[in-house]
Amino acid sequence: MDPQLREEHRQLLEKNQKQLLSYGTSGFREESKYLKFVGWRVGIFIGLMSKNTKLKLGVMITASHNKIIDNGFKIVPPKGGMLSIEEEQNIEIFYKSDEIVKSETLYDTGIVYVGRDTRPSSESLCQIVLEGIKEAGAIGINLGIVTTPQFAFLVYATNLGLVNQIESKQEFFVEYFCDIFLQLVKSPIKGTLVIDGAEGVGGIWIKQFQEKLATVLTIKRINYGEESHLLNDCCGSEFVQKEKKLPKSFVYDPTYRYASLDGDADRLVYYSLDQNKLQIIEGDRFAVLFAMYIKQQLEKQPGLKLTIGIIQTAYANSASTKYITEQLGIQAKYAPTGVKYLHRAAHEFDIGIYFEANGHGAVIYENHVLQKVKEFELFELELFLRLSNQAIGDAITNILMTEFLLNKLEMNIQDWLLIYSDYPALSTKLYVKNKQIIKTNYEETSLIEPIDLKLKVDEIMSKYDNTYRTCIRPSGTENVVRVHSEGPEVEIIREIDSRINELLKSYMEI
Ligand SMILES: CC(=O)N[C@H]1[C@@H](OP(=O)(O)O)O[C@H](CO)[C@@H](O)[C@@H]1O
Repeated sequence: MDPQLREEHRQLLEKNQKQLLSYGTSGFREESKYLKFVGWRVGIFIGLMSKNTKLKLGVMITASHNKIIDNGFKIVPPKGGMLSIEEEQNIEIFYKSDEIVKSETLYDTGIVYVGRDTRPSSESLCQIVLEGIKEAGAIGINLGIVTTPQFAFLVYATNLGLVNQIESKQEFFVEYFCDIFLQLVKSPIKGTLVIDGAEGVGGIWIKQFQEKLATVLTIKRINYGEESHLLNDCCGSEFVQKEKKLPKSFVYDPTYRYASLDGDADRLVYYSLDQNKLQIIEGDRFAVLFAMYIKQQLEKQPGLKLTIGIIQTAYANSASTKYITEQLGIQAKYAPTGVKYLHRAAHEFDIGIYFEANGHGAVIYENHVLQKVKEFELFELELFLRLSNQAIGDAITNILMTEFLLNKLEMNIQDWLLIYSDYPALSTKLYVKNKQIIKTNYEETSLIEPIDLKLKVDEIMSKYDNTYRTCIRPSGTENVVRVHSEGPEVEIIREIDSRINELLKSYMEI
């Protein structure tokens, strides 16, 4: 199978003038027709990895917020989180190389779980990955249709021994987090939470949370996957956050709170409609809300010394960073786009809170934290921390943490929006053929190459004072260059955005 698939892949790439794929922002991601061979190699690689470590690993098949024709592979290590940089490089080298399956591995067998989203291509790609795993002599176990964070949590939980035979216990994820939520929230939360499921897998799994939490939280589902061919189409968090529009099936009611998930339920935004104005709660505000509460709880026990840090990206609104550092007195750090970078950076703190502006994030903590928090009798904080999916940023568990906090702090969405005021910002994207020529600094806040393009960008920006900023970077998930501009005046930001886009159009191959 390998030589035949490899040749097919080579010809397909050649015909469409594409290069070999790389393990990007969140794994391999491309139009699904390019992914058969990649899936096969990923299966073999992960199969071998599990046979060399005796740990259970995972491959999630999803392209999250991307178009329905795209798909991808996200590798889930034994404890959730991300592969190391070295492992990422190795998997990329393995996919590109002619290396055949090595028969000698440290152990005779290994186990790899495979999960998938609702895309039409996901099922056949799942079969290909399973065949690759078998080729490596490992056991592939199909977990079926699950959200990415649910999948990562199940892999993590089974490696920790919290649950066995996860192939028939996908709902362990629901039970585990509902149980904690019901310990935290004893009486009904006012109002109704409307959850837009992006017509994807999150919308399907939310049903179980809706049923299990019915006594304390009223959930209404919209775009919950009945029209799966419309995945991410005019709905979901990416649509709401990037297009700044309400999702389809939106119905206004002043007593409702609104939340949108993305296609594989790892991102979350909340929003409100106030006098016909859509106001969006992006990732930065979740970080602020969670940090405020954690800090407030820790202050009850001055003897308890734990470090807290917040990790953001160049897309974070500068007003949030200012609030975090100046008002909350918490350290804020920038990492490159992609939760793999944020998740790693968050481990530098005892409690690390990371969020991308698009609503992908988590509160993660080191092993000793729960024990310490218990010793100091901060039982509510302990439950709150346990509510955060430790395997990966999770839209559904982040909803539970948010609902608990808004209720406890007696805050509504307007109160949350009033904590600080965002600077106006604008994000656009330009489809290009050669995004790789763009290089930025590590934090992705400034362009480094091509030098002549950088000089032209600097020239444009020199016309504005330094309260304005723009960042230009190649996407890791789409064939686009992203432009993000921020500053005090909306009109000026639009002007900056259009000038930068014009410049890029004249410079790049479109
Ligand atoms: C600006 C933006 O939202 N970028 C997203 C997007 O990455 P890009 O590399 O920008 O395409 O998809 C990633 C995976 O979901 C997500 O981690 C990231 O935040």
